[in-house]
Amino acid sequence: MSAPAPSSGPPTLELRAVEVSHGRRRVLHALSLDVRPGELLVVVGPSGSGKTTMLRAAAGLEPVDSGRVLLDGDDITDLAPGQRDLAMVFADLALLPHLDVAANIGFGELARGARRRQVRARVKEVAADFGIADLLGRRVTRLSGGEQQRVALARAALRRPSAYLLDEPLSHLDPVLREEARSQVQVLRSRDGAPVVLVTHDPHEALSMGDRVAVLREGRIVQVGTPEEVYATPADTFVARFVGPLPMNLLSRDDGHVGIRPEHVRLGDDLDARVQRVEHAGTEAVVHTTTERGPVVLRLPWGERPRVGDDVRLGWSPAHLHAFDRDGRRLAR
Ligand SMILES: Nc1ncnc2c1ncn2[C@@H]1O[C@H](COP(=O)(O)OP(=O)(O)OP(=O)(O)O)[C@@H](O)[C@H]1O
Repeated sequence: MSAPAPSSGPPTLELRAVEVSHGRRRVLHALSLDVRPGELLVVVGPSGSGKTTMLRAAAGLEPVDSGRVLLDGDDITDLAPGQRDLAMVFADLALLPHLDVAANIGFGELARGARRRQVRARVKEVAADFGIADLLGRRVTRLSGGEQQRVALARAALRRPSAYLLDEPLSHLDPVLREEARSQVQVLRSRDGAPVVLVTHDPHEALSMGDRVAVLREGRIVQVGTPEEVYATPADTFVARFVGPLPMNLLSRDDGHVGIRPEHVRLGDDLDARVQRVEHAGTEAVVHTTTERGPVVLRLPWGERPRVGDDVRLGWSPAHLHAFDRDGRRLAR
C-alpha cells in the first residue's frame, strides 16, 4: 500500500529538551523531537538507548525531570496519561486474554463511559479497516501473533487519537508476518491522518517504513532525517555503522576515519586486502577482507566472488567516500 504523503505544518506532537532519569541515572538527555501531521516517524536505536522511556514520557507514563511535551501546540507535560489524546501500543500488545476481540477493542471506550451501542458500531468499522471483522467473537488467546497485533492496532485506532505511539509492535512477529504488519501500520495512519511514532531496534525496519528516521543513542538523538539522508549522509560513525543493511566500512587515517559503504567497494587498485570470509546473499556474495587500514566488507556478484585466503586489491570512487573526525563526527567533504 502506498503511504499518504505527510503534510508539513506545525508539529502534532513535540518533545522539547525532555530529560528523564531512572533512579539517579539520566536516561534521556535534552531530547527534542517533533512529529508532523500524517507522518510516520521511526525512532531507531540499540537496546537500552531509551526508546521505550521516550514514548512513555510522551504518553505521561514516565515523569520528566525537565523539558516539555506539546500536543497540537498545547503543553500537556503535566496532564495524566488518560487526559492526553494519545494512543500507545506496547511491545507485548497488552491484550486482555479472557475477553474476545470485540471486547478488547471496545474495552477502553466503554470504561470511559461511551454508549455500548455506539462503541459496538465503531468496533465493527475499525475491525473492518484492519481485516479482522470476522474475528470479533473470538477469544484473543485463539489468535495468531499477526491477528493479535491487528487487534492491538484496532484498539488504539478506535478513539481516533491525535497521535499514535507504537513500541516495537512488530518485534515478536516472524519475518513474513512482520512484512504484513508493516502494511497494518500504514492502515493506522491512512485512517485519519494522525501521525505515528514507531520505535524499533531494527534499522532495516526504520529505513523501509519511516517518512523520517530519528537515531537514538544513549538517550540522545544523534540524527533526524529522511531514510535517504540518514543513509547517504550519516552524522557520525555510530549512525554510519548502525543504519543500513551492512555497517559502513571505516578505514583509519591520521585525522579520523574514511567511510565507504560495502556496495561502493569494488575490485580495483586502491588497497591490498586478504579475503577472510565469503557469505552467500542471494545473487551476491558478501566478502569480508582484512587490510592494513582495518577490515573491509564488499558485495560482489556471486559468480565473481574470490575464495577465502585470496589476495585482492580493492578500489572505489572518491565520490563515495565519507570523512569523519577523531570523535567520529562527519566532516564536510
Ligand atoms: N524502570 C526502570 N528502572 C530503572 N532503569 C530502567 C527502567 N526502565 C528502563 N531502565 C533503563 O533505562 C535505559 C533505557 O531503557 P529503555 O527501555 O527506554 O530502552 P530501549 O531503547 O527501549 O531498550 P529495548 O530496545 O531493550 O527495549 C536502560 O539502560 C534501562 O536499563
